[in-house]
Amino acid sequence: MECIGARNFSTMAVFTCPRFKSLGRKRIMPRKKQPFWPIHMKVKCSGSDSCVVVKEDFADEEDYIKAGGSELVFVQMQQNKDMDLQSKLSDKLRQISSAGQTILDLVVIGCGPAGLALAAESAKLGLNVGLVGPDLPFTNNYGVWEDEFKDLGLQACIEHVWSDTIVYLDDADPILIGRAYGRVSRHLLHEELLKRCVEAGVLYLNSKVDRIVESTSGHSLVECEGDIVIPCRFVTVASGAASGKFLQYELGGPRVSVQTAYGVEVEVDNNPYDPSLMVFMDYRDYVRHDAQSLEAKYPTFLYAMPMTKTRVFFEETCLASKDAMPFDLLKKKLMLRLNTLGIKIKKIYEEEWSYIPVGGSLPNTEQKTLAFGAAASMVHPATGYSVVRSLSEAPKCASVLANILRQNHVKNMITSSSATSISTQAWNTLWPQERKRQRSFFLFGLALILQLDIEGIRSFFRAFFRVPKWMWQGFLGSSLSSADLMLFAFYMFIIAPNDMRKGLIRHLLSDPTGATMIRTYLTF
Ligand SMILES: CC(C)=CCC/C(C)=C/C=C/C(C)=C/C=C/C(C)=C/C=C/C=C(C)/C=C/C=C(C)/C=C/C=C(\C)CCC=C(C)C
Repeated sequence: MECIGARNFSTMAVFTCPRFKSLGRKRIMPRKKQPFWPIHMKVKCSGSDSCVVVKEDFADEEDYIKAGGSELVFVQMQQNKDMDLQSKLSDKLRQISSAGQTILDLVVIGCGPAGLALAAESAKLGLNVGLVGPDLPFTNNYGVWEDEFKDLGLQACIEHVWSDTIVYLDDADPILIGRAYGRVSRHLLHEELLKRCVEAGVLYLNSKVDRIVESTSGHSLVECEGDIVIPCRFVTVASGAASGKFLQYELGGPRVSVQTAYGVEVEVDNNPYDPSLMVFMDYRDYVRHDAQSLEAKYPTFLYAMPMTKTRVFFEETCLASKDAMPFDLLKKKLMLRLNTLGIKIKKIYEEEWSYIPVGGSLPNTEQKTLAFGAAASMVHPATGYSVVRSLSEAPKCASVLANILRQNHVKNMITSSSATSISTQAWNTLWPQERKRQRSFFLFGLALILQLDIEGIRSFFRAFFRVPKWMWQGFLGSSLSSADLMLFAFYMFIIAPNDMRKGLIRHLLSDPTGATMIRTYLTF
């Protein structure tokens, strides 16, 4: 084995070996406490982009370590077993193919939050929905603004709430944000979304999709491993940013940048953070003597969730960089920071590696296959957040699909030209011109952030959090209209110090994302 990589299905990332040699994920759950069956998987990578997952079962962690396991092992728990009750798609398909009849309305590829939410919402509206993807648990520790998650009816999935959130930019006054933040229980969220799928009658197939092809009758054929072929009217790819194989993206768009983070949930002594406050960003200087070299290329901040005075989730985060910040450097920065703060780690509960592509092109909206979630470029380019947007847009997207299918529905018959035109209608709902304008603004903001050094970032966020609360909240939640975003830009300009003002204008006039934004704003 040359090196190790891992495919992390729910962070939308494919880790490839040359850069991420030390990547791994380790999460051990006691069998009794969790409704999961632990399965330990070795992920071997031959040095190319394609990683081979070798599954090996061990009785427990000790057994696995004896067998030569290391931190390079990727541990997965297989979901118990709600979806298995629903795993009738292949059986049904066999019946269907022998009877030569039923064609599903929609097949959703991908079992992350976006895929599950879209499948459930579409089935609720009476569509005949199939869901295909590996049956894996969620692995991310999602953080959300409590009010946004409440609005989605998902409050019960939040395992910890902080009544306020704090930002430290330097040693002077910290900024209290005045908004409650929550940590989502990845297990509860997964179970809730699975439950919604089951209740709505989503048919599930635990498999990997090889290809999507168009049949001569205008239907799509989803070809899965094991020679299973699922005919359907619509296919939506929701398998994260690594879905390129099934989708085409616009040519000539901005380069993809990357948000990277390394986190640990730990038991500590000397935690200086108040357990009632979530630390959204701590950009303070932590290694006063040695900061330059590390900070110059990758300014990072600490994101901290103090669960109690002694149990804390710390995550060193690089908001965005052109090239991914190496994970060993992130880890080193985190350890240096904790050390400087006098925090002593007594026990590590779990570690997290997060790699989120941000920015990049939109999907080509003329293709017949649809996309949703990160696959549809729905990750906020300037923050890396996506889960709330996917969950909140799932009902709208489902209702558009249902309406289009109802209007065009002639049972089991669809022509290829009508198939393409109904996909265009669906794409236009997902990416109307207004959304494209907002995104062009976010891409402009992302390009700006990429240019800033640590001092620039501090003064930028000082201005950002001084704009009216509805503006920065709306900016982070993707809920400002394109006109509101212009107002927000002028507001930032007015309150910014002079050198930042100059920087904003220079960026607007010289960066290609400035010209693209102006062009997109002027297109109706
Ligand atoms: C696991 C997972 C999933 C994950 C993990 C990772 C993490 C931890 C993450 C975190 C993150 C965070 C915290 C984030 C945050 C973010 C933020 C806050 C952001 C913000 C941003 C902002 C911006 C971009 C802004 C922008 C602005 C602008 C662009 C402005 C402009 C202005 C102008 C141009 C002016 C004009 C005027 C005249 C012409 C007069």
